[in-house]
Amino acid sequence: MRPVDADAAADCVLVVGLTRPKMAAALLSVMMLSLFLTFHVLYDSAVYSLEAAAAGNANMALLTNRVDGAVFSNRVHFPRTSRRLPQAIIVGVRKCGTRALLEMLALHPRVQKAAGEVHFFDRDDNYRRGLEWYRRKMPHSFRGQITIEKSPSYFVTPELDFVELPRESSDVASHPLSEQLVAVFHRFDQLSAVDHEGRRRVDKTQARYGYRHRLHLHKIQGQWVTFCSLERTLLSTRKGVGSDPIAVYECRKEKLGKYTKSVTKELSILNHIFAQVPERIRAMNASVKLLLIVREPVTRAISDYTQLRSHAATVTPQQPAAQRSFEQLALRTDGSVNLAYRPLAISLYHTFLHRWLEVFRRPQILVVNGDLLIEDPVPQLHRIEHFLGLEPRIGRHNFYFNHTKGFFCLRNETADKCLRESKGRRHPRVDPVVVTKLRRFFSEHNQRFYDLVGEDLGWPEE
Ligand SMILES: Nc1ncnc2c1ncn2[C@@H]1O[C@H](COP(=O)(O)OS(=O)(=O)O)[C@@H](OP(=O)(O)O)[C@H]1O
Repeated sequence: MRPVDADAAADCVLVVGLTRPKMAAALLSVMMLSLFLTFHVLYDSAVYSLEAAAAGNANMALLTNRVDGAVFSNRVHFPRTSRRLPQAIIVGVRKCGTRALLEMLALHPRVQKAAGEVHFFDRDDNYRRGLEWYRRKMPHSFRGQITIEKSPSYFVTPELDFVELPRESSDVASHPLSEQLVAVFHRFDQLSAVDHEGRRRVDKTQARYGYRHRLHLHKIQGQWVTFCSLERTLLSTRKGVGSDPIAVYECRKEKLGKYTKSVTKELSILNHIFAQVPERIRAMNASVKLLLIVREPVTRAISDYTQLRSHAATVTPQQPAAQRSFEQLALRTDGSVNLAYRPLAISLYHTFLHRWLEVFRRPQILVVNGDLLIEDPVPQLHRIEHFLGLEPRIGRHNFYFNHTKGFFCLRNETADKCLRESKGRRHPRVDPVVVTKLRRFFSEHNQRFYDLVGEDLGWPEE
């Protein structure tokens, strides 16, 4: 037998030298290590299956439960998720059910919604913060999920506020583009003065409609810019659209185009101003999917009025404006429709849709009927799921009718939820004669909207 040498003796000392507590500690460490490894493997595979399910695989029902934390609260987020720029945006229209639509879509396991309204593309101060700022406003999502946000003012920005002021062009404020705009109009005026064709037309118009060359100042996003009054005269007499802001703009474009071929640059400036929000969205993602939810325009205007009145009553309860009726605001004292009243101007959907169709292809925009979404959400949601390339997952099991609220509320495997009180307010009674008058007024505009979207939404004409 080989004698125990020094090294072997050392081994022996090592083994023998281990005290019981040391042995226990070593064993514990080994156990902890294996436990950690086991959990890690299990955890990884759980996350993997969650990801796979979120991307539309089987086992959705099981996973919906967990991911639905994010349906009703966006705070929980899993590893392997990240904040992504939206692939779909609800661009408007305000008071048409944009919140309901977003919440309903978020019932789908492959949809993640931004919590609030982000107003990235319509507010210059936000836009200047850059896409990274915008991305950080988005929820965490898995690869394969769709991120979606809603900011209803995207659809109508910039709004034209038709307040007329007398001639003082010195009042034109410091809008970054107002100088260019004024230059465009000046140029038009010069051109029409010298251009033979233009001159003749202006003269003819002047004779027929009593046109006087006069500048009006109009507000674009709170800044003053000039428009000449010719279009107004033309429009109110020929097309009967009064002070329809975009029609004025279109008419201006049309006239510029007719009178001279040398104004392409100026036209592109105008397009740039009016289509700025859609252009910014396209710059982020040219294949983004846009959802436009609309309601019967007079109902929408009354809903808008109800909201504004409710806000005004909270902020300035003493102000008489808070007590003015819808009828007083919607009609002028001579009985004509007051398009300067914002809730009515916003209901002229076609005037805004033009801008979007200049930038996006029609199939990229889905028009959702907000009245039908209130009545029966599921068929509308199936249409939207199809549009977004999602498998149909939202069904009748996700809704129940709340008789006290008078609206459908949402349900998933873990929670029930109705929209806040500010959604589904009781509207004031509006004189039916006024409703009829407004509906008649809107019918021509609705027709123009139907023509643009290629679908008749069947809104009442009186
Ligand atoms: N399920 C459900 N529950 C409650 N409310 C619902 C629902 N579906 C659609 N709506 C309608 O949504 C209208 C509010 O629209 P918005 O969310 O676009 O308003 S806002 O612009 O964001 O303020 C809101 O308008 P009002 O009824 O005038 O309050 C509702 O009619």
